[in-house]
Amino acid sequence: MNICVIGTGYVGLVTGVIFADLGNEVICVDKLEAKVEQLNRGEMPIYEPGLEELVQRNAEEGRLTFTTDLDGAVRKSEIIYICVGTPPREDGSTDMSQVEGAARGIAAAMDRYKVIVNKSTVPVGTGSFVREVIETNRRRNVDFDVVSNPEFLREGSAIQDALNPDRIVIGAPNQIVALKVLELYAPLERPMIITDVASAELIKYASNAFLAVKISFANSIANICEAVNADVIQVMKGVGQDRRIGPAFLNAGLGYGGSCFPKDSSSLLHTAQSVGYDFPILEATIKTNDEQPKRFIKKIEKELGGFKGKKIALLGLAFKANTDDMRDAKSLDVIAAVLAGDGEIVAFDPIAMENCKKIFPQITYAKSAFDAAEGADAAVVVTEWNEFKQINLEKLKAAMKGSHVFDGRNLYDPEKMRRAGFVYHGIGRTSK
Ligand SMILES: NC(=O)c1ccc[n+]([C@@H]2O[C@H](COP(=O)([O-])OP(=O)(O)OC[C@H]3O[C@@H](n4cnc5c(N)ncnc54)[C@H](O)[C@@H]3O)[C@@H](O)[C@H]2O)c1
Ligand SMILES: O=c1ccn([C@@H]2O[C@H](COP(=O)(O)OP(=O)(O)O[C@H]3O[C@H](CO)[C@@H](O)[C@H](O)[C@H]3O)[C@@H](O)[C@H]2O)c(=O)[nH]1
Repeated sequence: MNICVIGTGYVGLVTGVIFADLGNEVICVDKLEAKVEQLNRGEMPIYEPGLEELVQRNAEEGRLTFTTDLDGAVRKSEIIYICVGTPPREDGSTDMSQVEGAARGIAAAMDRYKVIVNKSTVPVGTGSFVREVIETNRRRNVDFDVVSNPEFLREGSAIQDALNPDRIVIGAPNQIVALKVLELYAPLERPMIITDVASAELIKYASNAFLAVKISFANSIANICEAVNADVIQVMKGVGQDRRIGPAFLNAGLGYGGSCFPKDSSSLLHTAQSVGYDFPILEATIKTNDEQPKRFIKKIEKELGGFKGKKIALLGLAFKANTDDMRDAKSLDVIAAVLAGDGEIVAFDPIAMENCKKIFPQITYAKSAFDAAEGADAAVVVTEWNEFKQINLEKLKAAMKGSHVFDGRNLYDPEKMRRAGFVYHGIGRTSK
C-alpha cells in the first residue's frame, strides 16, 4: 500500500516507520524544512528508544522517505494519515489549525479517490469537519472517505506500544473503507474495534480521561494518607489487586503532565460543556491535578523555611522517564517556584536538559545527579528515571549539604532513606 503520513512528531514518525516496516511504501511529510532535512540525514528530532534504528533501516531499504512536498506525497498515496499537532487553546478547547491546514493541503492535491485517516487526537465531530474542509477546497470532483484511527502509544515506549496495542480502533463511514484501513494492521494480529467515526473519536478522549481520573484518585488517596499516617503505595497495591480496578496508573506523585493527558482532559471537558454537560468527575480530576504540584512545592517551602538562599538539586526534568519531552513537565512548576522565591536550582536529567535550557536558560545544569547534589540544601526528585531509583544513597548524602529529599515520584523506601540519614518526604508515605 502507498501511504502518506502528514506530521513527523511522535505519532507521525512511529506510524510511518511501523507501516513501512510492515512492507508499505510510506512518505512522511512535514512543513518544517529543517526537520525533514534532519530526518533525511537519519537524525531523530525526538528521543524515543528504538526509533532511530528502525527509521534508518526502513529508509535505507527504500520504504520510508521524508519530504516537505505534500502535493506529491498525496498524489502517490491511497491512504493519507493526518498526524499533526492538536495543541490546547487558552479556554481548554483544541486548536484545530494544523488539522485544517493538512485537510486543505490534501484537498488541493487530491487527483483520485483517497482514504483520509485522522490519527491526531481530535474532538468528536472532526471527521465531519475534515470532510467539509476537503469538500469545500478540493480542486477536482474526486471522491474520498474520512476515517478515525486514534493512537494510544505512550512516549518512551512508543514503538512497543504501537506494535502491541491493546486494541486498534477504526471508526469508518462504511465496512469497505474500515476493512481497507484494518488490512494495514492485520500483520500485528491485535484486537480490532470497528465502529462509527464519532465513537472512535470519543474512545480516545474517554480512555485518556479515565486514566487521568485513576491518577487523580490515587493522588487524592495519597493526600489522605499523609494526614492519617498511612502509605499510599500499600493502599493502592491493595486497591489495584481487585481485577475490576487493576493496578495500572495508580501511582501517586506530582500529577500527570506531558503532551496528552492535560490537554485531552481539558478538551473533553470543553466538549462536554459545549453540549450542556458539566462532567463533574473530569472537572475534579483536573482540579486535583492542578493542586498536586502546588501542595508539593508548599511542603518543600515549609520544610526549608522558604527558598531564599537555598540550593535545590533537581533530579529529573522531563514529564516522565525515557523521554526528553518537557511539555507540561512538573519540573517547570518547581523551577518557577524556587526562582520566584530567590532560591537556586541545579538540575540534572539524563536527556531532557537541552529542551529545558530553551525554557529556563538561567538555571544551572549539572553533569550528573551527584554533581547536582553538591552542596545542596535539598534534593527534589520529579522524574522516575531508573538511574535515580538505583542511586547510591551514601554518595548522594555525602554530596549534599542538607539532608532533605523530596520525592515527587515515590521512588524510594522511606525507611531506607531514614537509615541513610535523609529527612525523607514522599507523596502519601508514612512519616514513621
Ligand atoms: N505524543 C504522543 O505521545 C501522542 C500519543 C497519541 C496521540 N497523540 C496525538 O497525536 C497528534 C500528534 O502528536 P505529536 O506529539 O506527534 O505532535 P507534534 O506536535 O510533536 O508534531 C506534529 C508535527 O506536524 C507538523 N505539521 C503540522 N501541520 C502540518 C501540515 N499542514 N503539513 C505537514 N506537517 C504539518 C508539525 O510541523 C510537527 O512536526 C496530536 O493530536 C496528539 O494529541 C500524541
Ligand atoms: O500511575 C501513574 C501513571 C502515570 N502518571 C503520570 O501521567 C503522565 C502521563 O504518563 P503516560 O501515560 O505514561 O505518558 P504519555 O506518553 O503521556 O501517554 C498517554 O497519553 C498518550 C497521548 O494521548 C496516549 O496515547 C497514551 O495511551 C497515554 O498513556 C506522566 O506525567 C506520568 O508521570 C502518574 O502520575 N501516575
